[in-house]
Amino acid sequence: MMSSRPAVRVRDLRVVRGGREVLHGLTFEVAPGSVVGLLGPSGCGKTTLMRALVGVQIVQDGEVSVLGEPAGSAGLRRRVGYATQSPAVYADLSVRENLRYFASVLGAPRSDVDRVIAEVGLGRSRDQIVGTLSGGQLSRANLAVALLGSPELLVLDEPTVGLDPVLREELWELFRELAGHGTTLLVSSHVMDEAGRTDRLLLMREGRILADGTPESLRSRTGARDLEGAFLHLITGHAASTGSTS
Ligand SMILES: Nc1ncnc2c1ncn2[C@@H]1O[C@H](COP(=O)(O)OP(=O)(O)OP(=O)(O)O)[C@@H](O)[C@H]1O
Repeated sequence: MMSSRPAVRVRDLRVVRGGREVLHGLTFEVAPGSVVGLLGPSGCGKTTLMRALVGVQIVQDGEVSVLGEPAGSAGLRRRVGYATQSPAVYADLSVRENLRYFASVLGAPRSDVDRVIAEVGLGRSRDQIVGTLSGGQLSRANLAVALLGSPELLVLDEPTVGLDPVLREELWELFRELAGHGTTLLVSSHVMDEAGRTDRLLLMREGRILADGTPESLRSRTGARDLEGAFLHLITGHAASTGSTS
């Protein structure tokens, strides 16, 4: 039976980076087994929020709990998968050697290695040295590491950057399949057609959540034909109401 406890619970989260407050009191919850898209202009705080969720970001104030535990707790290490924007895999090892290494560090079953390689579509490159992979292959190798151990929460920072439409489609099918089995996914993206595949969107701007809802509700709320139009409407409307020019 699926628990009704939120997979992620954030209350009044404030983060300062480089002497400047970059998250200004975020509050939201994420239901288990949902796919939540995190969107917003460059620098609005998406990565900082993800870092807070996986417990690698010092937070000034507020509460961040993940799967019922404070973010960053030792008990969450194997229950949360995180793929950063810059790949964390070793360039001088093959795809498979990298995954074997990370599987042993995480205590994930050895059988996971071939499973995650297949899930990200790198079967034919499994023995290729990571330093010789294309950009798209490299980001998929990085994603594969996050899938080891079948974590209950996946935090993915722009996992489809540099991928062609066919590969993006395949990865989104994988995300939906994982969510169908109860995994919760928080995925940041700049690509609007991807935003439409989520259950819910959090639109951020300048360290705040500007809008929160299903893709359909954001479209109908703004009267826009597509999500791109809806975001533009929300962002320009916000800028007009706050007098912001950036
Ligand atoms: N290491 C750092 N030191 C100081 N400030 C930082 C640091 N990293 C990020 N920032 C600042 O924090 C703010 C939020 O950055 P963040 O990387 O979270 O944004 P983002 O929405 O993920 O951007 P992008 O879409 O470009 O990845 C920005 O103003 C950025 O300049």
